[in-house]
Amino acid sequence: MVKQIQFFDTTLRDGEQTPGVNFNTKEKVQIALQLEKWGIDVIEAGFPISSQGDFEAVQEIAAQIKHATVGGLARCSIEDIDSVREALKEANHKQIHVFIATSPIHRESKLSMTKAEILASVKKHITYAKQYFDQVQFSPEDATRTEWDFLVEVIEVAIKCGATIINIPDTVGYTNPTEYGALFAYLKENISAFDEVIFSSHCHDDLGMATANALAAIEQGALRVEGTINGIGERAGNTALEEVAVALHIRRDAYQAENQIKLDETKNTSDLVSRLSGMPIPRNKAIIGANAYAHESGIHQDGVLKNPETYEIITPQLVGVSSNDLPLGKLSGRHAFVDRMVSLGYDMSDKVVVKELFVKFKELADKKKNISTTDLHALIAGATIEDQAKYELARLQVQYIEEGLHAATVAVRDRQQDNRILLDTDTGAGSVDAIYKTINRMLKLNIILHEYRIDAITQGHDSQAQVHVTIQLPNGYLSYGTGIDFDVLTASAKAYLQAIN
Ligand SMILES: CC(=O)SCCNC(=O)CCNC(=O)[C@H](O)C(C)(C)COP(=O)(O)OP(=O)(O)OC[C@H]1O[C@@H](n2cnc3c(N)ncnc32)[C@H](O)[C@@H]1OP(=O)(O)O
Ligand SMILES: CC(C)C(=O)C(=O)O
Ligand SMILES: [Mg+2]
Repeated sequence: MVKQIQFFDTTLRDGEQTPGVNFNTKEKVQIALQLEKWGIDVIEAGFPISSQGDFEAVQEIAAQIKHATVGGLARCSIEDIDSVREALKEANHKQIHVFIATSPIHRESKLSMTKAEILASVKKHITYAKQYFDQVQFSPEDATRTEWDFLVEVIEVAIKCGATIINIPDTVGYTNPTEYGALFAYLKENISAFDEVIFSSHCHDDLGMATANALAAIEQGALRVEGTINGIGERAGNTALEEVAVALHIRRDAYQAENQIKLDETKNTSDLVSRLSGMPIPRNKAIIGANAYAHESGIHQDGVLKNPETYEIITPQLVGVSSNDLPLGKLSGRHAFVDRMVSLGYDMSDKVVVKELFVKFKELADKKKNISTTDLHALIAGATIEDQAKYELARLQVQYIEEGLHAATVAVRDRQQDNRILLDTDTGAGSVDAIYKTINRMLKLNIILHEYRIDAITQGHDSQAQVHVTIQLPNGYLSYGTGIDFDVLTASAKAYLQAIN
């Protein structure tokens, strides 16, 4: 049977517990409105007792959100519950979330309470909350480190006093999918009212299992999943809700679970939270990382060009990413290279040209991390320049002598003389001057340099340089040359030789 899963977002409460993250009210409202657009069922807007600012943010969200349920967190404390009541006054749909820790370590070290005192506190505070809220959520904090029989006892008291939603927090990210699934199965087996309330999962990512644990809970009867956008939250963060939403969609064969999330708003939602939280998304993050729909290796690119499903289980458009990406790098293959060059408007029908260009591309990719479109244009420009060359630079060495004096040794291949190597050396006032004087001497030319200009044609520390020169030949004609290389001096020599050619 297909079940309906509710999505509960706590980006504004547990997400804001991320060290260094602090949303103001305007930002919280902006996120809440986007969450509503994403199709969220419940927004935990904050912990109103924690500060006046949080109280006001919850109040504002309650006033602005129309369809989703808005919730606030409260300890087992009358003041906390009253604060949530007050903050949620204007909400169309509301719920309160009351929690208390139940594990031995929290009972003894943090709360200094016995089991009996915990049970009495749950009874008192859930009963009180129920007077004001139809929807009362109860969380036994640190449930996964709590004795299972005591957990059943606490939950039964909460349900008896009016709790309608029981959340099972893996507060410290301690459990694993097998164990968390087994815990839900145990609760189903041992709590007679299990099907009369909604059980919910709330996981943390300390051991990197938050999403897997949430999915295990859904398999074992959880009808609500709690988490945050981009998985932000206390310590290693919470279950990333976008991961659960997409996993439920892509593996609906396995989970048989529906939900209201509008997946094509996922990227927008994630981008907004990343921007306002100041938490950049790692490139390899599942679902929304920049590399999630990028393929750089040749065999994968070839497969994706033939049929994207060879290497993509999620279409980028599903989550609101415009397209996949086939970035070119040193591991790319000929198919992707040709595909990109054709998309840039180059004729790649000549197999010999493609072969030569691809060799040059690999040489370039070995030196550069990212090959940009400009690099590819430069590759074609470089190849065109070299094709027309009579004189081709074979080797270049420049040495600093003293007080600005440089010595250059230049080897030039004469392509019209059986590739004979011409070799010469000279000095100049600066490295470029030394190179140009050496070439003049070698080719017995009297050339005047009119203009010399350098442009960085690609970006980053490994950018290529493009040197333009204008020279005046002995017959008075002006000639222009362009040279492209990672090394400015090599580009300078190439430009000069091209002008001579
Ligand atoms: C697992 C979670 O994510 S729980 C939510 C955690 N989030 C936050 O703590 C963020 C907001 N918190 C705050 O602003 C503050 O901690 C406040 C306003 C809630 C409380 O501040 P203070 O009164 O200064 O107390 P402080 O934070 O130092 O200590 C917490 C107190 O609450 C008690 N407490 C903790 N959880 C609960 C609970 N669920 N029910 C009742 N009391 C609780 C502690 O035992 C401690 O009580 P004590 O003062 O008698 O020792
Ligand atoms: C307040 C509770 C649900 C919580 O965030 C946790 O236990 O992680
Ligand atoms: Mg939490």
